[in-house]
Amino acid sequence: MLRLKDLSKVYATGDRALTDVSLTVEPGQVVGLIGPSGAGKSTLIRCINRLVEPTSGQVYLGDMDITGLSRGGLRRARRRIGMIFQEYALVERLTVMENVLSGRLGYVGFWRSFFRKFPPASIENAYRLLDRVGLSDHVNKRADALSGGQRQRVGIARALEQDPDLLLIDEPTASLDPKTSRQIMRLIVEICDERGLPAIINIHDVALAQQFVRRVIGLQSGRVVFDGSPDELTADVLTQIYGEEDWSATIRKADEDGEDIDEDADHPGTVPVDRERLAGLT
Ligand SMILES: Nc1ncnc2c1ncn2[C@@H]1O[C@H](COP(=O)(O)OP(=O)(O)OP(=O)(O)O)[C@@H](O)[C@H]1O
Repeated sequence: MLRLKDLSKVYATGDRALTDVSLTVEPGQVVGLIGPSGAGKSTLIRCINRLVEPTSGQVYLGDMDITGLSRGGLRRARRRIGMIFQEYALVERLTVMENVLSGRLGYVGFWRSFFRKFPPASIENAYRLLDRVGLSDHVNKRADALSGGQRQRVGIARALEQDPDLLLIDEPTASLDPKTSRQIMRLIVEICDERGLPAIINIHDVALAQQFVRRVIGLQSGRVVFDGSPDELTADVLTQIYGEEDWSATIRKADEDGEDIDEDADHPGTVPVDRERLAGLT
């Protein structure tokens, strides 16, 4: 379980990015973090593993206070926090398998990692994960020979190879087409459900978030202004988060992408979008 208590961040420039953010993410729960550009979404995600140092407040992962850890303790804690990125952050010249195994680098000693000698159990686990994300046939391909969707699947498998207690996911579908985006979101939600993994996904695409996650948190100027189910994202709430103009554009996009929404409706990890309600809001 992840718990944030009164988390605030003021950058050295004086920019206040987060103000008193408190929230809890339960095991297996995937939270869609939405909000306009500059709302503080990336800052929030990066404060959790202290890539950005919070100015005040606490981050607890289970019983561990991440904000109170020394440098060594933080390095160990970060092993248990998987990150998935918009641009995948793969090593292009390495194979799919090598990229997945790089998720173990925080665990193996220097020489083992230098020679990329991984324990057999890690390799077996990587095969299992590649099978789970649908890449069994691509194990020995170089990362630069993969499509965007396949690269993101490698990114997911690499994060899982860390055996994480938490996933932090930054715009995982921003570089993908709508159909691939849905496949990736579905995969993430299913995997978190299977493994009881809490996750926060920074996501610009509100319709996509509504379709796949059961809880949405809306940030506005560094404050949580909405925390609820996708069904509760009314016109007023969306306007409060985004302002009229940005919000309208988001809803139109949802309608354009709506064609095969129904094919996902029966899927256990998905939340069907109420298309009538969305249409009524434009
Ligand atoms: N390194 C930094 N130094 C100073 N100010 C920063 C820094 N990073 C972010 N900010 C400021 O903090 C605020 C929140 O930015 P942040 O990138 O977290 O928002 P965001 O919601 O992720 O935006 P986007 O959706 O565009 O990525 C903004 O006002 C931004 O200008």
